[in-house]
Amino acid sequence: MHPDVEKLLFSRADIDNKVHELGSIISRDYAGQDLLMVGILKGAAVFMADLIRAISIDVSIDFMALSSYGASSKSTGVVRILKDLDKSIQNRHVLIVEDIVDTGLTLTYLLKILKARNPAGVRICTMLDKPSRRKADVPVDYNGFTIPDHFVVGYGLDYNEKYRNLPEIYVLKEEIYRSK
Ligand SMILES: O=P(O)(O)OC[C@H]1O[C@H](OP(=O)(O)OP(=O)(O)O)[C@H](O)[C@@H]1O
Ligand SMILES: Nc1nc2[nH]cnc2c(=O)[nH]1
Repeated sequence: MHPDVEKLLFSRADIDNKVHELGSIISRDYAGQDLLMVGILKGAAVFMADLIRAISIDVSIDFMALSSYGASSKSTGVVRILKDLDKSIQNRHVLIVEDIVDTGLTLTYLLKILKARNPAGVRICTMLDKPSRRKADVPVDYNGFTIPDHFVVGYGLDYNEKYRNLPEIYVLKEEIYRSK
């Protein structure tokens, strides 16, 4: 285990099983539809790469990169689009892919932006859901695991851009993020 982590939360096998379960459900739900999966950089990149390979129907992919906007953004959830979608989503079925939903502010804002572009529908798929810290009620359609209020890293999730490469999901030692 990495010396900065407290404990293992989800192993490779836990993650693989869950990704395949989600992939089957999504493939069934979107059968016969024009599905566009949108990964939110950078955290969701690893989950996205696994999830699309667990999807058995035709699917297109794109990515967005968002950045918190100014000092007040932590409470308002206002985000700036650093990288937008390549094409119009009008009349398409959009599935947003996230690594974690925490306060829900980021997704609430993003949902508003994407719905204004007149897609056929927008749903949310997240690997992790941390409902205890929710500030905005965001509709999570597909969830991998619900977790308690711990700071987790690995499988794409970072702390100060570190630990994204860890293949499993861990709780970070408190002393690591308290010391900064
Ligand atoms: O529900 P919220 O409280 O809004 O938090 C969730 C957001 O925070 C994380 O992204 P982050 O801004 O850390 O960027 P990253 O994906 O590049 O690590 C995560 O990927 C979500 O996008
Ligand atoms: N890496 C990481 N990012 C988050 N953003 C919101 N909660 C978390 C978390 O537990 N870990």
